Amino acid sequence: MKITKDLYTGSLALLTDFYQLTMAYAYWKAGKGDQEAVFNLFFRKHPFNGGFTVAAGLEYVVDYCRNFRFEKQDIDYLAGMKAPDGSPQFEKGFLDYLSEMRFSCDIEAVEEGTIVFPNAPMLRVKGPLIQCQLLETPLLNILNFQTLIATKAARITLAAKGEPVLEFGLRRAQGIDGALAASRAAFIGGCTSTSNVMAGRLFGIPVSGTHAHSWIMSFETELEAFEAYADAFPYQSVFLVDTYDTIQGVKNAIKVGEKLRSMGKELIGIRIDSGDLAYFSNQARELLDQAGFPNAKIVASNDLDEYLISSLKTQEASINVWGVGTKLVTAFDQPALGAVYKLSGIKSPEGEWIPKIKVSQQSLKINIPGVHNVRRYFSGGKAVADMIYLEGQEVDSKGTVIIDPIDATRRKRIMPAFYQSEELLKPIFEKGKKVYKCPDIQSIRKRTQDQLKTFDKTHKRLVNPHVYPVGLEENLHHLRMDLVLKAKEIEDESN
Ligand SMILES: Nc1ncnc2c1ncn2[C@@H]1O[C@H](COP(=O)(O)OP(=O)(O)OP(=O)(O)O)[C@@H](O)[C@H]1O
Ligand SMILES: O=P(O)(O)OC[C@H]1O[C@H](OP(=O)(O)OP(=O)(O)O)[C@H](O)[C@@H]1O
Ligand SMILES: O=C(O)c1cccnc1
Ligand SMILES: [Mg+2]
Repeated sequence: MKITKDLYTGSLALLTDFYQLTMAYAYWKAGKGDQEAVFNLFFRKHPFNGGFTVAAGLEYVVDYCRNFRFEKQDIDYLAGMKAPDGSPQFEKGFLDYLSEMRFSCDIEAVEEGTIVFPNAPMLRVKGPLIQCQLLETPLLNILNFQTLIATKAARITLAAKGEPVLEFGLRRAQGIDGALAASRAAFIGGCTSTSNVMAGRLFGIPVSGTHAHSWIMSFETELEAFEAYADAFPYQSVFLVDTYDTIQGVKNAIKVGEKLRSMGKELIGIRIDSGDLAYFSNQARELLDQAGFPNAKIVASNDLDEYLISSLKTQEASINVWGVGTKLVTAFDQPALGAVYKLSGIKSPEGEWIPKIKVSQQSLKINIPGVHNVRRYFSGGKAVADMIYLEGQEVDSKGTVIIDPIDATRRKRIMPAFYQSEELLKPIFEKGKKVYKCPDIQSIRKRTQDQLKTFDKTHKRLVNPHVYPVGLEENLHHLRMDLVLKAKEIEDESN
């Protein structure tokens, strides 16, 4: 197989779990394949013990759904699958159904760069049961990862307090596709640029970088190496100063900086990649300032994450630019978001939505039934609460109460007259037709920044953040409780 050619071209319809296909087949056999269903995609806990999550990956979802069809090579593969008795796994009629299937669902979703919270749907799929079911795995695959990395990047860039964060992760990312998706999500979360040139070309992310120790080591002396680099890049000279002796490295950078200045050019900065970054950055700052280079930037890298960046800030390190790789693109301290995709309603033959509930031993895992949306309320430009409500349910001027989906004693009164509001789920596809224009990546990144500003800083702190209120609108809460009690009664009767 030619990885670069075969893996990313052609249909991605088989990028799903086998059980989605077996269920699809069984739905088809049971004559339920085209029955309408509604599924919601949501997560139950913020990643990194944080207080917020940044949604990312929708553009991939849009692309996936637009191209969601079974091509001849997919059907041929499925036709060759055998059941344990040697007979074909799937009947020809089902394979014909798949090859004629055209994406026809409604999709509503939060836009990329939206700040999202546990239990509230990030995306909703309404459509034929078979299509909804087959989409579960790819949608989770896409949104879980990009949302996780965008959130990590937002945490890291918040810790850097507005200073540039350069994403350096490609070499240690989770494979080729993981690296590309991570670079995209990291930029959405707030990184300034990527070192991944292919991500630059594919997504329009700014590309930047310095140079490695190998460059220095290939010369007789460090000074020669800096001079040769300045010669090649007179306007972009950032010298890595720690190959031999960091202090001497800074002095050599200053020498070349003076030479550049005599030619009317400026030293852009230095990079430190080892040792005590607080100590060496402060020493370097002093030397650079004394030598007349107060504007030369100090870039730091080496196993950085949001905690180390915060610590270096507290230590008053003189670092202006942060290079972050491994811990960002691998989401080092939490490798998966854990979003799920759950059925919450099915349409009866009479065209009525029947809300569905899965009763779990853990109340945390009881889903939210029905066809619902999320409304964010604002007061004075600040987000105050998110309300999950049944679509079509009006909230009149008397207001309503929102009730925490896990702990019903936690409630908040909503008085719409005093608040502004926004519906978070936006139409993306209607009956399979795209009705949403994906913004360019710069606008998505800006959206993240703007959205973060609407949340109080107590929700954004890295450790033990204050919990933002998200609740079920009263009527939805009661519907859910009734369904749970009914399901339990049935369970008790049958025991
Ligand atoms: N002032 C500081 N406070 C807290 N952590 C720091 C500070 N300076 C550096 N670190 C971190 O300490 C670790 C030091 O890494 P390590 O022990 O591998 O040494 P190194 O300096 O990278 O060595 P090498 O010369 O082999 O590259 C890194 O994770 C780095 O980010
Ligand atoms: O530490 P990270 O957050 O992953 O950031 C990327 C790291 O990758 C490079 O080191 P590497 O050891 O690969 O090569 P170099 O130091 O020789 O450039 C770079 O110097 C950083 O230390
Ligand atoms: O450009 C850099 O300095 C860079 C790129 C990738 C990894 N580490 C550093
Ligand atoms: Mg290193």
